[in-house]
Amino acid sequence: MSRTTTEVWPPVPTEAPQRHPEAPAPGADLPQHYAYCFGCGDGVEQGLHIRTSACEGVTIRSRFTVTEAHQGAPGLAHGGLLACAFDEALGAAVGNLLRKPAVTAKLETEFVRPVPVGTTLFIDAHLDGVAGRKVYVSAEGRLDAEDGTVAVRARALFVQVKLSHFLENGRPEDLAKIADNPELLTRRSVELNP
Ligand SMILES: CCCCCCCCCCCC(=O)SCCNC(=O)CCNC(=O)[C@H](O)C(C)(C)COP(=O)(O)OP(=O)(O)OC[C@H]1O[C@@H](n2cnc3c(N)ncnc32)[C@H](O)[C@@H]1OP(=O)(O)O
Repeated sequence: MSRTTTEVWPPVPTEAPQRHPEAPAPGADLPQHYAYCFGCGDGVEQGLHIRTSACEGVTIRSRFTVTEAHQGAPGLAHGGLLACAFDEALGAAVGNLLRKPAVTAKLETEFVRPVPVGTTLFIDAHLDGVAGRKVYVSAEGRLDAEDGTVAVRARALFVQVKLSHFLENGRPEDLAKIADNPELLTRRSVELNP
């Protein structure tokens, strides 16, 4: 069986994504979006602590260093955590460049090379197309350098949602913590009603 993904991507006709005029400037470091996010939050000791910056156009770059807490096989990153890292990077591209809240509807990962503990993955995520509320986005993760060997590829469908998605579905005690301490969320505003 061929390892090459052959399906057309995006799988439906799309419009070119438009970088929001108030999207972070190219080169800007992006803040964690939520202190208790497993992907980027400083409040999660064994989390991924992904750091992301904006690039030109509709691309962002994330960096994720694999620690002992992220192992699957001895000394190697767990594939599920790598998928989490890509979910975070892809979501950050959607949220920061389009500035509309969205959630992952579908996520595909392709694991090309093992990723040892201690590796820093350089993940470039790119918006590929928009069709109504649907946003198609893809990413590549390279070993230890911007031009390193590709180890993981991913692509995803995100669906834009209203703020009520989070308010109606989130655990009440966690929403209450946000109400008590809004600093837990990034203060960068997004347009909340697609
Ligand atoms: C600064 C900020 C930084 C922000 C930085 C943020 C980084 C966060 C990164 C982590 C992100 C996450 O993990 S988010 C958490 C994981 N994801 C979730 O919990 C989502 C759970 N799923 C849902 O809540 C729902 O299924 C939704 C919202 C995705 C869709 O439900 P809906 O709103 O009722 O809409 P629905 O009509 O079903 O779907 C809308 C369109 O999408 C299509 N669609 C929906 N799901 C799929 C699918 N799996 N595969 C194909 N297509 C799909 C439908 O066919 C439809 O197409 P058409 O008829 O329009 O053609």
